[in-house]
Amino acid sequence: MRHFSRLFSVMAGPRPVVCSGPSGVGKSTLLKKLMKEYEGVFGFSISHTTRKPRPGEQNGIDYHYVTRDVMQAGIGNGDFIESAEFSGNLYGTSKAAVQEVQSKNLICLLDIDMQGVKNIKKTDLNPMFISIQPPSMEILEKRLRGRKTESEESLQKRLQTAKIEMEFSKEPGAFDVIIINDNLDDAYAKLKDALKEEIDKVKKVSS
Ligand SMILES: Nc1nc2c(ncn2[C@@H]2O[C@H](COP(=O)(O)OP(=O)(O)O)[C@@H](O)[C@H]2O)c(=O)[nH]1
Ligand SMILES: Nc1ncnc2c1ncn2[C@@H]1O[C@H](COP(=O)(O)OP(=O)(O)O)[C@@H](O)[C@H]1O
Repeated sequence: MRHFSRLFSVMAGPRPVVCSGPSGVGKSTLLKKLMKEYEGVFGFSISHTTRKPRPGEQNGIDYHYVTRDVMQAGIGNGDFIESAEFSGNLYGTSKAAVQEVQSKNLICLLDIDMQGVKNIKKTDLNPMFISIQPPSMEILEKRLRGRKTESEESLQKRLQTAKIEMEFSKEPGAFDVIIINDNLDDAYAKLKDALKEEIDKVKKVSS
């Protein structure tokens, strides 16, 4: 059975890519750049969350914004591949979110936290795991403050979690690739390099 489901996930399309790293490190910035440059190659797995949308974020594009009741019912129904509580809110990847991307033969990009990484490893999704890390805690804090999206309480919570996430990324085998997002252009070049083979494969199939 396991063999068949792995075969199915291979047949379902190109290998997905999980991007993880502390809040404020620049995951969204890097992934948005990638999707803009490679339209028709990547598709974003739109997670569900109980957190409120930030100014500029759109329902159904950045996240599916739902209540805790709705999210818990979905989890209970088995609609999610993984879900986790992060900084006081629920987040989760629905099966439908990944299927939507894979059905178009796109490389599915997942932006998930450390708990999500651990749980996805228990599934047969078999993605490439990329960790995005900040040059230092000081710079991470500066970026999070600069984004102006968090209250002081939320910011402190995220920084606490960041320390744990940064320790996890050092565990051998936790990630396939670790990219330090110091200079944005350099980090982006490294990300593209890590994904080059997969990008070429998708381009070949669609050309
Ligand atoms: N496990 C899991 N984590 C998620 C999911 N979607 C987003 N996250 C993570 O939740 C954390 C908070 O995300 P968000 O509230 O958008 O804040 P940001 O990371 O500061 O932009 C980040 O670490 C995301 O990677 C998901 O579906 N599952
Ligand atoms: N290499 C970088 N240098 C300076 N600022 C950056 C860099 N990468 C991202 N940022 C900024 O840091 C903030 C956090 O980035 P964001 O993409 O929202 O992080 P995440 O999605 O990991 O929480 C944003 O204001 C973004 O513009």
